[in-house]
Amino acid sequence: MEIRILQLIDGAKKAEGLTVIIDVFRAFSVACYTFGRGVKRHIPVGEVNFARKLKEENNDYILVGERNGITLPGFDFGNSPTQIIGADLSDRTVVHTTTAGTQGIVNANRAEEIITGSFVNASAIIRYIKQRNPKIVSLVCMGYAYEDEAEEDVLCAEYIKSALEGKVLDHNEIKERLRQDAGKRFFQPESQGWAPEGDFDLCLDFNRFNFILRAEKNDDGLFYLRKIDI
Ligand SMILES: O=C(O)[C@H](CS(=O)(=O)O)OP(=O)(O)O
Repeated sequence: MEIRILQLIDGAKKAEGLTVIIDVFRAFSVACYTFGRGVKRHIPVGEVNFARKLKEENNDYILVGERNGITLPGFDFGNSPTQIIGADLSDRTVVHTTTAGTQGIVNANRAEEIITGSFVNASAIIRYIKQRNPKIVSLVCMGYAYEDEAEEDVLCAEYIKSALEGKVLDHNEIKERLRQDAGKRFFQPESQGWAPEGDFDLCLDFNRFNFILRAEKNDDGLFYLRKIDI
């Protein structure tokens, strides 16, 4: 098995084989939490206007998303697990658009198969990759604002790669490292409305979920995330 670590949108476009689009803070942690809250369908989209159009056509859809971290006007929820964990999403359809994470899914055109990547379901991802045993695994780190590499996504890629190679990295070490650096933004008073402190712990609740999320393109041209218990 050849394991490649790629970066940002360019990396998503180059990804081949079984492709894991990683966004720890916060898109694909949030996606797992929506399934934890009973969502029926989760549609990741690139464009904000397109998300709004889907809502116009389907009044019962729930809009989740942000740009540059900040909740979009008119959206039901921000890209925040703290907000999602208190929501009842039973049998609802969520449309999710984010600055970095969801862009990776819609740009991974060369991937054989796309799954999402985060620490909250990392063990399930590792088990799934082992089961599938593909020739190529692409681990794509979507980064900060999809312009700069993000420490949390790189650590998640290294965590998955190391585990596939037989070595489990220490959860507490990763968490403390992120608390001192990339995760500091969740502890700033001015960002509590859209990136609250609770998001840090919820995004770093290792292996809380025993499923992977597979992005499958439907006949209508949209991607849907399908939950597969592993
Ligand atoms: O909502 C987030 O935390 C980020 C904002 S940004 O990309 O870092 O500007 O979005 P995401 O797409 O989840 O990385």
